[in-house]
Amino acid sequence: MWRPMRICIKICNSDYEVLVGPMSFKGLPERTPRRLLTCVLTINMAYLILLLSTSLCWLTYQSIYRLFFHPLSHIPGPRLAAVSYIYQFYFDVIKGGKYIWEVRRFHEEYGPIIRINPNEVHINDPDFYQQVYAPSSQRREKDTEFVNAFGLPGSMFATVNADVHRRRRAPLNKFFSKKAITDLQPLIYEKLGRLLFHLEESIQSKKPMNIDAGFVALTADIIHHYVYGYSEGHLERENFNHTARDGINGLFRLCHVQFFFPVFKWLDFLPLGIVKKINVHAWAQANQKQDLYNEAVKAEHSLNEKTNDKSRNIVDVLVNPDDYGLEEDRRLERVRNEGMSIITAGTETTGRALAVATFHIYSNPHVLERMREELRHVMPQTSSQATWNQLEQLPYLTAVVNESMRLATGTSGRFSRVAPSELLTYKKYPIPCGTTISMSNHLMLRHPTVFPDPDAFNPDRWLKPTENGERLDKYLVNFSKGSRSCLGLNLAIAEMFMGLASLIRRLDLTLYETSQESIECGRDFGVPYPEQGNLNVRVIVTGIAQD
Ligand code: HEM
Repeated sequence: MWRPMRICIKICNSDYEVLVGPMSFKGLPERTPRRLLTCVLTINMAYLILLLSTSLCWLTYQSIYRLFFHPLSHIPGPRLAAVSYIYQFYFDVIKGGKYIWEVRRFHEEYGPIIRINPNEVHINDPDFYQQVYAPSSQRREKDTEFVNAFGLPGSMFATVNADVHRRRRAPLNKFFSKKAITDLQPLIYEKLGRLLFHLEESIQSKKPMNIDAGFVALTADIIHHYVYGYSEGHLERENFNHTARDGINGLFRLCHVQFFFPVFKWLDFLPLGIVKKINVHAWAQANQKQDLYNEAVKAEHSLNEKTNDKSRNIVDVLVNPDDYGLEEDRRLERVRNEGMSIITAGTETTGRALAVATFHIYSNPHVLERMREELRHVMPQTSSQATWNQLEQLPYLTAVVNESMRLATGTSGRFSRVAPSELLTYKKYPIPCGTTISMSNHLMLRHPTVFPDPDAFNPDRWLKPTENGERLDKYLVNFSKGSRSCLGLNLAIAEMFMGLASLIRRLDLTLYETSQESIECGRDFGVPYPEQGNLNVRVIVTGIAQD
């Protein structure tokens, strides 16, 4: 028969006494010192030992299996990463979005193919990108745990199965074709006009402006209008309503926590007031979801009123049985999540790329001057508007757009793929069907063999062919490649060309309290974040550029 064990511990300069053992309250000492907290654990020690030893056996068995018998046991990499998620958890959750740098370090140590957790292979070779991110002729699916981390189930982005994904994406493709986006130019210019107007307004006051918030307000107002038929007017609000980004930032900031503990999806079912008390990021996200759910309900109610194709917005298509024949695709939660995924993807990414471009262009006067010289041919006055097509013909502007998108990256996360029925082979390493394979866009776009001096802003690199006569365009993978690549590519590119051309031709500005660190990727939360806080590019608008 055991006696209760008395263990004394010191926490924060206070003494605590813990009694452990198979005891009843009867067995407690009669007198306990006042400052001592007596905690009674009535756990049967035998059960505890049994539990611990079973767990230990299980862990040992699992580690041995993962190291020596798992289908990925031949892939190089650190052993701890092969047997557990500890590395990933520590660097992404505890340290906050830092696993990307460990992965880069592992590549330096173990080579271009590594196993970064028990079930995921990571490759760092730009020439293998198109095999992983392959066209629809080679079936590519997604990793369930990865897509769950973004909390938008049912959206095409989060759809694992390739056939279901194709079915959900097909009706939307026509909205994002080159022709459709060319037709959208009046809307883009109208919103751009609002942005430039407010920037110009600040010339008198010399008030510093958050131009990243301005660009995000621009892209948000455009995409919201395109999906729901009206914009939320972020451009018209104080400081471009930068707090509206809280929902999206919240969604990204939670992605690693969600990967390990996908509990946040349950927050959708709780009243908003309670969610706010639990987690403010989750609340901001839930709040936005609630608004978009109401939009889906409205679209469903007005289904029969919109018979003409021209009057239909994207949300009207999402609830329409002619476009989405299956009821499960028209469920309002799915429509809400699809809307949220398009709004999210269409807002931050392009807004950030425009802000990063502004930082580099205005920090490099020779780049600014060269752009203006070229732009004068198609925009003779500072207020002229050139078409997207005219702007795309300008080689230097194209080079600046490419270089800005390369350095802005877009998505820094490991947006993995799964080849369910194809055995891929990287060099001498076969990768079994069904493996989660990832490649980080951030590492691809800064790969020194393709982009020498990768951190430097150098638009000229896009003007010269490489040694074997190729242009670099095929390595510009910021929109990903293949069947699951970016739906909004044409919209993003049009916004980049039109936005930069209009700003550069029209306004003189200087950067204000904005350094390289404010825009560099320090942390990966699916999209790049600087080491501290959110991306932040501040400027003072000093005047109108000369004609
Ligand atoms: C510079 C701007 C942008 C960048 C760098 C970018 C990047 C990407 C990338 C890398 C993916 C693939 C994600 C994956 O592998 O799962 C993606 C998907 C997606 N993007 Fe973009 N994006 C941009 C702008 C936009 C815009 C303006 C829209 C507006 C519609 C948009 C909508 C989407 C959607 C809906 C998907 C999911 C597509 C699918 O799963 O089939 N993106 N984007």
